[in-house]
Amino acid sequence: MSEGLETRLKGGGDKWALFLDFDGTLVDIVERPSEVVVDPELPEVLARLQEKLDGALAIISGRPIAFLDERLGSSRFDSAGLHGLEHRIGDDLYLCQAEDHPALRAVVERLREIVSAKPGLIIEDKGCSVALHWRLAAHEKEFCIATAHAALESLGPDYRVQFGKAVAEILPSAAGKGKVIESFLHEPPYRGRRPVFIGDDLTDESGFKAVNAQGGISVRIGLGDTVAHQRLGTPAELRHSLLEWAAGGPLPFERNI
Ligand SMILES: O=P(O)(O)OC[C@H]1O[C@H](O[C@H]2O[C@H](CO)[C@@H](O)[C@H](O)[C@H]2O)[C@H](O)[C@@H](O)[C@@H]1O
Repeated sequence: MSEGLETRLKGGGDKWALFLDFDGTLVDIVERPSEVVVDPELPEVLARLQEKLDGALAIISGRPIAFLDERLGSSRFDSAGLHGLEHRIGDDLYLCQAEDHPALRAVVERLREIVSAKPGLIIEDKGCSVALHWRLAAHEKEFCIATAHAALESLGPDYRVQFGKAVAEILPSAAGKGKVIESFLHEPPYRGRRPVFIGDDLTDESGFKAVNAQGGISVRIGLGDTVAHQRLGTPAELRHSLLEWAAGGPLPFERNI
């Protein structure tokens, strides 16, 4: 048994830290990144859970923190954005600066030119990373994968490609959800709590590994190979479970770890 797990099982084991992915987990997947819709009840449910967990609730997303704030309203939840390149715990905010990534900026411009001749492909420029989406042009999947790998060659080892749902994203190699969840767990109010991480995608797998190693609970939404220990069918099911938990119900996930 790991030291972390042993400590948590001996004391304070019922204190949870909740980490939630955004796209495909809290909100349904839609055709275009800009069209994502937040259920009107969700921010209030998250705020109630945040209170119940003494503040230990964070959104762990590939989106920029500014986007999460805009969609989730004024609550300003603790967050990790851009797969962990940005973070905010309380008033402690670190944002990634696009101007620190000049080589990537050049790649974004090249990708825009390439994609302008390919209807249906979408470039999502997130400043310190760029995503190439093919959800509206599934036949271009192989082209997008090859294009992302070619772009990576010009950037070198400081960057990597992260695949997701109908998307290839080029981002700094240092980014990773597992690492950022581990770093949150060293800080109050997360320190000493057992982590729960809920996600749906390849980018969430490192987060599942991190919470598994801490004796936490990992939940994957939907199908697909995963190291998560539990599954839920859809974001709507998750929202319902979170609503019940916030309303005073028990932890909605099995504790069979
Ligand atoms: O870490 P997440 O919060 O899950 O974000 C992962 C990526 O999600 C978004 O793309 C995905 O959702 C889009 C909207 O439903 C969908 O159109 C796209 O096909 C999916 O890949 C987002 O656009 C990316 O920036 C995030 O990295």
